[in-house]
Amino acid sequence: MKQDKILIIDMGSTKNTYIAREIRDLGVFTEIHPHDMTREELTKITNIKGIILNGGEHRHVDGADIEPSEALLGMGVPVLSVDHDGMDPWPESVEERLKKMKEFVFDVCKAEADWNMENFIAEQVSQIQKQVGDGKVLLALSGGVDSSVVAALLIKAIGKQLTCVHVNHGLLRKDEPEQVVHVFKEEMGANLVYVDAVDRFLDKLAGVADPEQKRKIIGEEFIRVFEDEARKLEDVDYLAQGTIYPDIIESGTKTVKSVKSHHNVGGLPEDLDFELVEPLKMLFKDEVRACGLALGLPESMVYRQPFPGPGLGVRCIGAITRDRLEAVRESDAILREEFAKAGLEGKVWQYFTVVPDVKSVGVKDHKRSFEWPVILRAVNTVDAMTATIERVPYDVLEAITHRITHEVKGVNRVLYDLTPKPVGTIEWE
Ligand SMILES: Nc1ncnc2c1ncn2[C@@H]1O[C@H](COP(=O)(O)OP(=O)(O)OP(=O)(O)O)[C@@H](O)[C@H]1O
Repeated sequence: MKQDKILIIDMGSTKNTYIAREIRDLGVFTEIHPHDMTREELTKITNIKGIILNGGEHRHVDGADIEPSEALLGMGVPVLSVDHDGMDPWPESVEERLKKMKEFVFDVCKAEADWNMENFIAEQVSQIQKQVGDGKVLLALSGGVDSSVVAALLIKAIGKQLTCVHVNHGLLRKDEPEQVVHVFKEEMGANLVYVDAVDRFLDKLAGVADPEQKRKIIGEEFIRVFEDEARKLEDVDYLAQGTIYPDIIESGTKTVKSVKSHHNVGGLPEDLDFELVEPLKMLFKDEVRACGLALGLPESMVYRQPFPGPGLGVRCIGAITRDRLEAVRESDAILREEFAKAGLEGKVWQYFTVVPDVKSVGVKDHKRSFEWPVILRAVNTVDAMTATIERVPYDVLEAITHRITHEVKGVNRVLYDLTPKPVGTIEWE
């Protein structure tokens, strides 16, 4: 399919992704590239309809003045030069900016508004089929947004040629492994290998209190489990990954070329040398979600809040024990249920519970109790660099406290963490 494109050339701006998003919202596909693109790189991109030179103040990158490459200027397509604070200032008001952009994209470049999810999915299905042929593809499916959308897309494209491996390491949220099995195996008919690795992980983690060490063990053990499963399957040539556009671009520097240093399932031994299939690598996160919905994934999966790689393991502070981990999982489920009831789901960016390894005295069933506290955390952020605290209504906090202290084993106290980032980080470990 012919897909018209506008190239955004990073001339030291911090607003590359911003402009890219705005143009994609007009229905025209955009890609962000560095200022020194070569002729060879340009010939690989088809249907370039126009170029936006997106400059920052004085067009500096890493302390040096920069100019767009001759290859870019010699393309013979319309060029729009914008500076956010400099010579050709970009209009401050959204309406003016959109008007200017629309004129350039549609009147000057004559680009067609053919960027939508339906076309994207059709295009990717055909590209995946072309890349893979009748080969076999392996995917580590966490149940998170990115790998779930990759799975759905690959199932549509190649069906049973895809094998998904879902690892239950015991650190997932309540009902998550069941949802993955239900959606992908039962509803979508996928080839899904469900690995119960709970004992393997929790045994390795027993007695380990240092947060860095915990993360390391979880990461390494995941690779080993995945490797074991990969070796059991025969003739797998391809590894699918949920790489998305923000993983690839780094706005504001000349390094837009650099691909993220870690492969999602990096650390696999060299003899397991797969060719990568990365169908989402040109999508922004909200486009990934739209793609997931268009492919029929449930909203609860597509809009799920961010969840750390090491899962609940970093919310069970210090050395993980099975009973305290259950207290994290059960209290987290209650918090999510009550937030959904109060209309806070989808409004608050991230919310979860933490159970530290301390106990305090309480009274339960007319008897002295000596049990853990559950700490609630609910934060909002735009970029995860800073975060503010959600002002959760008191009656919601009280309802959550009542349920957690009555329903979760081993807990006699509930606290609300009021610390913004900075000074605190979002997660506790
Ligand atoms: N429990 C798991 N089972 C199978 N694969 C997993 C599991 N946890 C992580 N992965 C794989 O590792 C990748 C990176 O995990 P990470 O936790 O960093 O999530 P992510 O980059 O947000 O992606 P996703 O949205 O798919 O979870 C996932 O995309 C998935 O392929």
